[in-house]
Amino acid sequence: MALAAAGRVLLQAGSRLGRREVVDGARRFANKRVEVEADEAAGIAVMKLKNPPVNSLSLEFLTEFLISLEKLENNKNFRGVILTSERPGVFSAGLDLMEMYGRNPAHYAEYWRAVQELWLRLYLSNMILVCAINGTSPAGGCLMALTCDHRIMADNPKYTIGLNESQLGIVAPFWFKDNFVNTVGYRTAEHALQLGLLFPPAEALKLGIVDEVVPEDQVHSKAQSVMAQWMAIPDHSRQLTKNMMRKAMADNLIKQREADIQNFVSFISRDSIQKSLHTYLEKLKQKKG
Ligand SMILES: CC/C=C\CC/C=C/CC(=O)SCCNC(=O)CCNC(=O)[C@H](O)C(C)(C)COP(=O)(O)OP(=O)(O)OC[C@H]1O[C@@H](n2cnc3c(N)ncnc32)[C@H](O)[C@@H]1OP(=O)(O)O
Repeated sequence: MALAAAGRVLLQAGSRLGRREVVDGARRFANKRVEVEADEAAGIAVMKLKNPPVNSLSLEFLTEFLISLEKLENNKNFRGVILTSERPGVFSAGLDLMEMYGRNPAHYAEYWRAVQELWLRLYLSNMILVCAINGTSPAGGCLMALTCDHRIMADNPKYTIGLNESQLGIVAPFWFKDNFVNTVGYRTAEHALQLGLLFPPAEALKLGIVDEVVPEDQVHSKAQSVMAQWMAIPDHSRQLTKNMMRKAMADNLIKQREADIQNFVSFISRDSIQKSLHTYLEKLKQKKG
């Protein structure tokens, strides 16, 4: 119910957004921060994250992304979505640090609700989600990938993926942790989460964070062929199985959603946490100079 109501609000906002055109038989919805190439005849859409410079998951990005996803979910012709970055090199830098730094509690609450919504919508999607990870993908970027049914990563040792929250002086919330534990197992997760480890493709493959590593120029063709394989499975049996595997974990967040928001707001508002974020942001700046 809560998801449906949130979706209606997003769709109303969405009707004011977006530009459409037809390219090579595929419809393209181009919002500012998300580009969707939607091939209705094939039943597949490619969603490209396009929030320069590093595809951080800002509130505006989350809103546009959720609107685009909702449009696809509402059209029964679409059965599969490939998630990727419009900027090869960075899949997503994760949650937008500027949404969590120097803002007021009402903003933190609004932001966290949108982050929860992103996870719930992707994790519970009835569509087949294939992630074409064509760049680095820390923290929230990794979480987005973890919601997908199949993950393919570009074989470039410069790219890393994982949940590095600990290194920022913040803590991955329980539902990030649960999604990670269900993917890599308890001991690996315990170790990686405490150290905030980021893994290059070969190691991510060994741990099961990604399902395949392929040469960089083959990520998209591989995503298409994997999608074809998943599309051959009858939707009803695949969807019921997905729901059976995922519902309990999603319900766990749904029933504690408000408490999770309050917890985030009080955690992120602490002076010590704001100081840690400040230090981390300074480090990012210094890296440049
Ligand atoms: C109770 C629960 C409490 C809390 C839970 C909160 C959970 C949070 C989960 C998260 O997702 S936290 C975010 C974690 N993300 C990161 O640690 C990534 C940080 N970024 C990088 O490591 C690098 O930027 C990159 C490897 C992704 C890309 O490197 P490069 O291409 O060299 O770009 P720059 O580093 O020069 O960055 C350009 C520009 O973008 C800013 N920026 C980078 N990441 C973020 C971000 N996540 N949010 C906002 N802004 C970001 C960076 O500061 C630069 O800004 P300038 O103004 O200096 O241009």
